[in-house]
Amino acid sequence: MEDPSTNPAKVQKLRERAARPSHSMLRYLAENKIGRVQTQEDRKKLWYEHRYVRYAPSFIGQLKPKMRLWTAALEESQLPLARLPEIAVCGRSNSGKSTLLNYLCGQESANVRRFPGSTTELVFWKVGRPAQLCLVDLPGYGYAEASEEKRLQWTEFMLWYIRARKNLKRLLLLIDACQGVKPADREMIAYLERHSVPWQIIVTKCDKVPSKEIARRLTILKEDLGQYRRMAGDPVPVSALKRRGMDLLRDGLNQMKVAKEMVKEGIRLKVYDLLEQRRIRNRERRRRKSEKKAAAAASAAEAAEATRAEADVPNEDTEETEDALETDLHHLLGNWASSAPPREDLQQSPSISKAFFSLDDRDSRRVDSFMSSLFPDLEQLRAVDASPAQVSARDGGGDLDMGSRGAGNLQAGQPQPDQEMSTFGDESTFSDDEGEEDLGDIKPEVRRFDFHHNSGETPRRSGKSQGPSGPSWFPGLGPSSSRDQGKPGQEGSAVGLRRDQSRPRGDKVYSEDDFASPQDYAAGFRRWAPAAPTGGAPGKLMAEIRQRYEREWSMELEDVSQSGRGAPDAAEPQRPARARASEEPRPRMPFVTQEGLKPIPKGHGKHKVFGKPPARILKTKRPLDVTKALKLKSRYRTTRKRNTGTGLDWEDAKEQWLTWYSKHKRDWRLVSEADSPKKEDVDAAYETLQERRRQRVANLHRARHKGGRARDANAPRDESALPEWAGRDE
Ligand SMILES: Nc1nc2c(ncn2[C@@H]2O[C@H](COP(=O)(O)OP(=O)(O)OP(=O)(O)O)[C@@H](O)[C@H]2O)c(=O)[nH]1
Ligand SMILES: [Mg+2]
Repeated sequence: MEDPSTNPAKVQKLRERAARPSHSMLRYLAENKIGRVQTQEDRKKLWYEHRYVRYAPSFIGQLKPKMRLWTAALEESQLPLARLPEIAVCGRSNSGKSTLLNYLCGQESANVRRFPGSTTELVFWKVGRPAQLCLVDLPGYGYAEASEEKRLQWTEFMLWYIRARKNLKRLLLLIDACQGVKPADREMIAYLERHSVPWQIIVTKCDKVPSKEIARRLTILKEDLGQYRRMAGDPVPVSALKRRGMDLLRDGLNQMKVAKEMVKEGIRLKVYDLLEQRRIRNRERRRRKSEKKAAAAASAAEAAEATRAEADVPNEDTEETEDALETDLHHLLGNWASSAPPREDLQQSPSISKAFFSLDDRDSRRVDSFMSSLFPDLEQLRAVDASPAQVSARDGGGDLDMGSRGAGNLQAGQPQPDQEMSTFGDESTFSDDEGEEDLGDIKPEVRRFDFHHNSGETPRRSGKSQGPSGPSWFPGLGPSSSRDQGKPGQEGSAVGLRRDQSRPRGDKVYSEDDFASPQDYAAGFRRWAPAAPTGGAPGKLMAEIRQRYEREWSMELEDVSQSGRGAPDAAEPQRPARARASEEPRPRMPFVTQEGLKPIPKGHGKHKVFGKPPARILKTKRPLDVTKALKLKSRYRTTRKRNTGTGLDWEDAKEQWLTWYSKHKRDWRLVSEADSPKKEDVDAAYETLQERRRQRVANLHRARHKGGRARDANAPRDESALPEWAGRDE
C-alpha cells in the first residue's frame, strides 16, 4: 500500500478526518449558524434576514460607527499621521478583506469586487465619530488582476508598512475557508513573527463550507499555529457577507480603540468623554465668536469710538468664555472636579521632574529614584539651557541607536528646546473628529501621554533634520522650563506647562518611545524600521526579504528550482547575472533565486514569484453556446450542409440518408426539418435494413451453434460431404 505520508494533500485529509473538534467550538458554530446552510428552512430565514433586517452592529461603543476614508497610500509621504491605533487586514487577494471591513462597521464604504486585485493601495479608514480606531485595508498578495509592476509596488509597500508602522496594533490575516492556509500565508506568518507584529487569523467565507468541516479545519489550524508567539488570539470563523460570527471579532477589536484615561484634579476620566465635551465647547465658542463679531460690526457702523473700545474686548471675553466653558465642562461632567478641593502643591511652580512624572507622592518618588539611577547628573541638567551650537552638534549624529543617543545626550547635558510634535501610538494616541484642533488644554493633563503635541505640521521622517528647534528626545525634561521661562510669547504652541495654569500631577510610565529618535517618533515608525521602498529601486525590498527569510518561508520557488539539482553549494560565491554588452540594459524587476537576482520571468514561470491564479481564472471563458443549449442548431446553421444527394442516384442517396438517419433519429426536430426523402419512405427503408441485419445476425448465431457455416435446415443431408468421424452413427 502507498505510504500516505509521501503525499501532503492526503496527510491533510487524513488529519482532517481524525480531528476531534471541541464541544465548545461545535456549540459556538451551531449557535451562531456559521457554516453552509443545510436546510431549506434555514436558507429561507437567511434570505429574509439578509434582505429585510437592517444591519446596525455595535462596534467600538457606537452603533453602526461611521467609516470615513482617511487616505490611500502607496508611498511613505502619503501615510497619514500615526495618531490612531491601527488594525490592518491582510490576506491573499479576493479573500474578502474589504468586505470584512465594511461589515465590521455595518457600512458599505470599501470597494468590493468579484475579481482579485480590487484594492490596489493601502486604504486608511477612520472609524467612529469621534474617530477611535483606524482600519487599514491592505491590498492582497498572491495572484491579482493587475500589472506586475503594480503588484510588486503594493506588495513591497505593504510589507514595509507592516514592519515599520508603530501604531499597527494588530494584523488580521484573512484566510478563505474554501482554500485553507496556502504557502503564501505561511510566509506572511513567518514575516509577522519575525517583526513582532501581533496577528490573528480570521477564517472568512464560512458560508461556503459545512460547519463540521469548519470545526475540523479550525482544530487543525489551532494545533498548527499554537507554536507562534505573536498570535494574538485563536482563529475566528466569520462570514462577512452573511454577517455571521462578526461579534466575536468585534469584541476582540473593541479593546484596541482609543480609550485613554486622564487624571484631572485627582479624578480619573475617559479622554473620549472629554473630547466630546470639548467638541461641544468649541462649537459653542465658535458660535459666540461669530455672534460677537456681528455685533461688533454693527456697532462699528454707529460710532468709531465704540469700535476702538471693542478692540480690547475679545481677550477679556475669551478668558471669560474660557472660564465659563471650564465651569460648563465641569457641569457637564457631573461637577466632580469642581467639588474637589484645590491642592496646595499644584499651585507651586512645578519642578521639571515632578511636573511631568508624578501623580501622587508615591509615584513621583518612585519615578525620581528611577530617574536619578538612570541619570545621576540630573540636577545639573536642569540648570543647563540648550544652546544652538550644541544642538546642531547633536543632530549630526547620523542614524545610530536612538536609545543610546537619547540617553547619551541627556547625560551630556544637552536638553533640547521643545518643539511641537504629534502624538501617536499606544501611549499617546487620541484624535477627534476635527483632528486638527489644538489639544493644548487637555493634553498636559493626560496620564501617560503628556508628550508635546503638534498643532501644525508634523516633521516627517524623510524630511530634513530638526535643527536647533528639534523636539526633545526625552519629552518633558528640560525644554519645558527653558521654554516657559525664556519664551513667554510662545504660550500654547506646544503642550507643556502653561503659565497661567499649574499642572496636576500625573504619573509617567516610560516606553520605548521616550528613547526613540525624534524623526521616528514623529512619523510613527518602529525602531530599526528600514527606509521605505521607493520607485527608483523596485523589488529591492522584496528581494532582501526573500533572501533573508528563505528558509522560514516555505518557498515554492525553492522547491521548484532545487528539485533534481540538489542543494546549492554554500561555498560557491553567488554570481550576479551577467549583462550582455550588445543588448540594451533591460529594466530589471528582480527576484531572488539560488543563482542571485533575476528578472521576473514571463509566462508560467512568473507564478513562482507572484503565486498562481485560481483555477477559475485560468480557465478560458467562452460565451455560452445558446444554439446548442436551446437545440436551435439546425435553424441557425452556419456550418456546411452535408451532401444530401446531389449528383447521386436514388439508391446511393437513400443509403447515405439512412446512415444519417440512424445517427440522428433521436433528434426528431432535426429529422423532421431535414431536406430528405419522405420520412415514411426512410422509415420503411430503415426497417427493411434493420430486418436484413437481424437476419444476418441470426444466421451467424445459428451457424456458430451448428459448428460450421450456416446451412439450410431442410436441405438433404449429403453424407459424403461429411468427414468420416461425423457421419458414423452406427
Ligand atoms: N460567500 C461569501 N463571499 C464573500 C465573503 N466575503 C467576501 N466575499 C466575496 O469575495 C469577493 C471578494 O471580496 P473583496 O472584499 O473584494 O476581497 P479582497 O480581499 O478585498 O480582494 P482584493 O482587494 O482584491 O485583495 C467578493 O465578490 C465578495 O462578495 C463571505 O463571507 N462569503
Ligand atoms: Mg479589497
